[in-house]
Amino acid sequence: MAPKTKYVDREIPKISLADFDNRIDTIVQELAEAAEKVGFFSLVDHGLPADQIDQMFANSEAFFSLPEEVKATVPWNPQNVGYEFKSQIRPSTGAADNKESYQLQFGENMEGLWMGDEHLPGFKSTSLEFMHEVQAVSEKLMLCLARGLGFDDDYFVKFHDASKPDCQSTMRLLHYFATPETNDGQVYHRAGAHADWGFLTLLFQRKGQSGLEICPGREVVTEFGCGDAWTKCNFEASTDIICNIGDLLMSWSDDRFKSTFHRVKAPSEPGDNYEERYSIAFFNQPRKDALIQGPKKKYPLVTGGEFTAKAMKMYFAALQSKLDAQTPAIQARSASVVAPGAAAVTASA
Ligand SMILES: O=C(O)CCC(=O)C(=O)O
Ligand SMILES: [Fe+2]
Repeated sequence: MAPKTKYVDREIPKISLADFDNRIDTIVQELAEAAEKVGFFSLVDHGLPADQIDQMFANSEAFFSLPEEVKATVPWNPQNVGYEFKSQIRPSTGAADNKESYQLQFGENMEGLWMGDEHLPGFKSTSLEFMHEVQAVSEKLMLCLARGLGFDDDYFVKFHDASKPDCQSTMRLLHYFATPETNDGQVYHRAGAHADWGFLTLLFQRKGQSGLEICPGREVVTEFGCGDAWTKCNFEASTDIICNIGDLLMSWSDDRFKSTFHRVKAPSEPGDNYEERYSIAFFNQPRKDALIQGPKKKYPLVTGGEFTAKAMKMYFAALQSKLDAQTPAIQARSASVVAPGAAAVTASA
């Protein structure tokens, strides 16, 4: 029996982008406060229409319903694109998430990895259209976050330019499998506890498919410490976008904005969602030549490429130490493990 989860109520701020140009000073303030205190916020009035979000979810479900051998024609690779099936192991759990996912980018890394129209008519064009819409919302947030930190308005936007071929921002379509409600002795991890290593994540979920939980309490980006009390990340409508600060922005803000641990809970207690869950995460990640350093220069200057390589190295080191502590059979699987995508790690959770 899994131990009972300790929950605390925390408010996840709701931020409206309505009347953006006139309300920008208020939005900057609200965003900065949410980023400092919780690292998560729910975005409303962002202009992305419900039917376009529904259409992208329908697209995602259609992709995951394709035969395995068709999905296998667009396999995941270390550029962090493509399809994986039950192969992402989080250092916090040492076991694969019970899910499948398909990662999409704007640029050159997608060569040969788009699912073709012969299998899924319009998939590529609909996905790209949606990604550009989410990018536009992200750019509004980037402008506000830059102002909040005292940078020029275009400071973050230029380092995440989706029209450049080396853009690394990634949209991940996720499908978590239904979990047996009777205890068969196995833990069915969905997304084990982690922090995202990118800049800013925008997450779309479906009403009734709950499971996202957060665990604030991290003080510095170089450490994984967080508390043990979780908060359910509830949302009101399928149009709400749950946003969270990633490690990159935590470091870029000299630890002022917090990259918070979160998970999609492995269902184990009454009230948990055992049904399948679809979600869509959009990870804003810097171009490789972005120059990253906070206004107070707390951490040395690094490029976007170096930051990502370092995050991967930390991930694999934490994963290896978790696997070393497990049985030889599990250690053997580490050789073929999928890299974290945009998800950094926790040694403590
Ligand atoms: O599926 C979700 O709701 C969250 C996924 C997530 O946190 C991640 O992929 O980094
Ligand atoms: Fe995440």
